[in-house]
Amino acid sequence: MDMGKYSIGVDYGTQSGRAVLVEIGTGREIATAVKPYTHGVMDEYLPDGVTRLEPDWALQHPRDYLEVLEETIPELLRTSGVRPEDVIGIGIDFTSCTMLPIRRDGTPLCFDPRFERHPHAYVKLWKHHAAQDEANKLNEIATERKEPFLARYGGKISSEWMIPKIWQILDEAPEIYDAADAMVEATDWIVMQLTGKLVRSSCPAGYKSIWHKRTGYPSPEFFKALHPRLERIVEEKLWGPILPIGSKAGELTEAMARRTGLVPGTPVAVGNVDAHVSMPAVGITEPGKMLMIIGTSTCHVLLGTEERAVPGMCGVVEDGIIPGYMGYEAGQSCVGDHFEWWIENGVPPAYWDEARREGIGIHELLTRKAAQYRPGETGLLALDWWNGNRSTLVDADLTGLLLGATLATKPEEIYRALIEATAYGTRMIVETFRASGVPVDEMYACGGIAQKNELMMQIYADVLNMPIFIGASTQAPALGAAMFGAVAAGKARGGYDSIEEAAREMGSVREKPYTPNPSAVRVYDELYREYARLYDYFGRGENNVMKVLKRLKSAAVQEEVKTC
Ligand SMILES: Nc1ncnc2c1ncn2[C@@H]1O[C@H](COP(=O)(O)OP(=O)(O)O)[C@@H](O)[C@H]1O
Ligand SMILES: O=C(CO)[C@H](O)[C@H](O)COP(=O)(O)O
Repeated sequence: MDMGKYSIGVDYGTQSGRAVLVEIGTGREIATAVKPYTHGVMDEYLPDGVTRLEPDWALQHPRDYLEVLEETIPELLRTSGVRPEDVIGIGIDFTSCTMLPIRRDGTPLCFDPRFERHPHAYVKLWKHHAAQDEANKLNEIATERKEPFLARYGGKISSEWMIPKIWQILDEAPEIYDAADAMVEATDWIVMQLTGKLVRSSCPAGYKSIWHKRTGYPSPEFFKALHPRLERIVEEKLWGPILPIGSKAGELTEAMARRTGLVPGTPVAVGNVDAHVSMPAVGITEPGKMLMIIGTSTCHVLLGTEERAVPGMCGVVEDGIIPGYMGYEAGQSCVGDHFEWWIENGVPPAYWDEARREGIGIHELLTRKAAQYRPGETGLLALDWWNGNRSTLVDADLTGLLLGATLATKPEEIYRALIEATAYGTRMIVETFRASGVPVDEMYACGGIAQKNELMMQIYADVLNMPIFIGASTQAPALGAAMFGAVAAGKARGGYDSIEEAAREMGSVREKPYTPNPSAVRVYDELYREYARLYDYFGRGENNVMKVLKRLKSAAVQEEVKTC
């Protein structure tokens, strides 16, 4: 191995972009840079501050993504002192399905002054849930037509994904649909900015756009049954070559080299998705090992040898994670967001003052207080659906529930109950995979929270009754992206010829896992049974009260938007 060569990975999360410069051969992270998005997540107003967004919208500004490249990459080079010519490859990963309408040359429609006040011209972030009506109709039609693809997506297509999002644009803003020459995943858009050409990645195409390696997209007849104007959606809006992950998308253009400080011609990997790209970063390249990528939300990824239908999974895609295997994905739509909601809306000023006095963050304070309780001691049980349910019910209209609160309930008890709820949600996913014949033998975790919150990881070990291994890197997705950058460069340039080779040398986990505590396991078993009962009652029942509440809320907000 030629030492002294490096690769850069850029991980586009929900709130910020994070870049790492990694040493090939060891995976050592030489430098890290973070750029919070200037516009953050736009869920109430457009950047003009007056154009109001309806409930369940979540947009982003594509200019923020370019700022990430322009600020973090020069910072990596500056702080590390690494010479640009020693950076042999770049890889990108993104949250997904995060998508945008663009012109043929890649210009986002929201850059056009005619559309800058048009919400549908912006990036729809993965957690934009306002296409639920379209997702519901799509699922009904696909079920009626017995579309074979449904089984690969756990029986339902999520409102978070590409086709419902495109259909929402067509339904609500046909002028934007018409003006768009293409609809692209943000990961493919950034790669297009770097290389100057549109190459779609097989990973988001497979998981989020209903594309299959052997059979391609669903038929024009299916799309026509959704809406006559969608019949030619593939040729009109989803065109472009689809390349497998692990291949090279192209090379850095002169213009982007100037903006980043790198060398023109540096190989750029086909774009990836934040969850999937993390697997090799913790060294997993074989079946049976489920990885949780815990952040704003949680994604669960797992390799298998056969294509099995798992109810409510996000998807199974051949070669979707590691070439040669079936890659399974499931997820929870809010995890970190769940805790953040509570911190921002429920934690009283005295707690914030205490955290300041102690010189620690509010998460740390609540975690420290919550750790004083035994399993079951709070008397609380929650459903983790504050941002809908992604797996196994696949329903963005479901909402949160907290049971057992009294006048004596403290903020840290609720914080603990929310953590426990996310652990039960994960157990539901694990049990569903097992019941469907997909083995889950070992559990791994990575992402910011897995690194920071020991109480949470211990609760997960106790609820799942399995050891939890933690990825060694604090930036697993960015490390994974950098590894794919090294594979795009290839052995001849000092990189690797396969992601397995890269994973062997550059991926790793911490030495000590969190191990289950038998007395906690017993209590959590009982609590989980109650969670599962609530899950069925509120998640699967007819005339669901959560749906009634949602309908009344939407009607009231729409009335208000109209009168604004
Ligand atoms: N110590 C902590 N314990 C639990 N959650 C935390 C902690 N610190 C931050 N969070 C939550 O983590 C989320 C951010 O996760 P992170 O992995 O940094 O980002 P992203 O989702 O953008 O990849 C936020 O929702 C925040 O509320
Ligand atoms: O669905 C996804 C991957 O398939 C999203 O990218 C993910 O849920 C959002 O990631 P994060 O919570 O880390 O911002």
